[in-house]
Amino acid sequence: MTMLALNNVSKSFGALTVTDDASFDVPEGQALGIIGPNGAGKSTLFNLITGNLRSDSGSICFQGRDVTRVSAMQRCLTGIGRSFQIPQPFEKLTVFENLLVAATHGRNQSEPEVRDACADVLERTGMLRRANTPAGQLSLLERKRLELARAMATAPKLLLLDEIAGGLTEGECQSLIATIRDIHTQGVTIIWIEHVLHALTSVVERLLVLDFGKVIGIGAPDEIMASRAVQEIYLGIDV
Ligand SMILES: Nc1ncnc2c1ncn2[C@@H]1O[C@H](COP(=O)(O)OP(=O)(O)OP(=O)(O)O)[C@@H](O)[C@H]1O
Repeated sequence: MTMLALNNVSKSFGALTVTDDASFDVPEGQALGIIGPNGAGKSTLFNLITGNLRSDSGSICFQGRDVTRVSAMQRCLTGIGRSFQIPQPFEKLTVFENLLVAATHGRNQSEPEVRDACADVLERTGMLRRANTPAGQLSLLERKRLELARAMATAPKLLLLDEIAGGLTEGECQSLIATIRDIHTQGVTIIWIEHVLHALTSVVERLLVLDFGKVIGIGAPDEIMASRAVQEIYLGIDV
């Protein structure tokens, strides 16, 4: 089954076309990586998928249903979860309380109904021992894990990760990769924007390249990384 399908989606901010006739599918259970230079339109693409932005034209289907005009809240309730490039947890709330907020709003359920699920998410994201720590006291890696956990607390079928590995040391990055790989292995479909390429290619089955809002390649990671388009445009190498 196709989890997500974009058909000829475009978005402009004034004269600047940031998403240019984008079309691609993500099958259920797949992990797709998105790469591209700064300003290529990667986060905008996420905002269009989540409903934080409305497209100017084209359609977006989630599990076979056209969600192009559906609100961000409704898209979250139907199973599209995301992390943000800059984590903004409730700093004074504990890790567990942050998850309760995400889960009650993201699932439209009461606190008692989501408590067990939140405890499960703490475990799956490696944050169990930090459950009672205020978010403002976490290390960078733990903030990234909390961002992942807040997205997971909404029970996503499709998880969008926006540069979640940025700024981590190599060891921290490897431990986060292991967590994301586990989540993927447990059946969550993932789209992951990342500049840390080795992190991406160690998890995803397909890579999509964006440049000036256009999808200029999609395919197996080794084919995409070896392609002329990526070497010229993304890596800036003359070939
Ligand atoms: N709300 C907005 N209004 C006007 N321009 C915007 C808006 N959001 C994004 N842009 C512009 O759209 C372009 C694409 O931005 P976007 O954040 O999607 O790129 P990106 O590929 O995610 O970049 P990065 O890798 O640096 O995070 C940029 O030129 C940006 O300045």
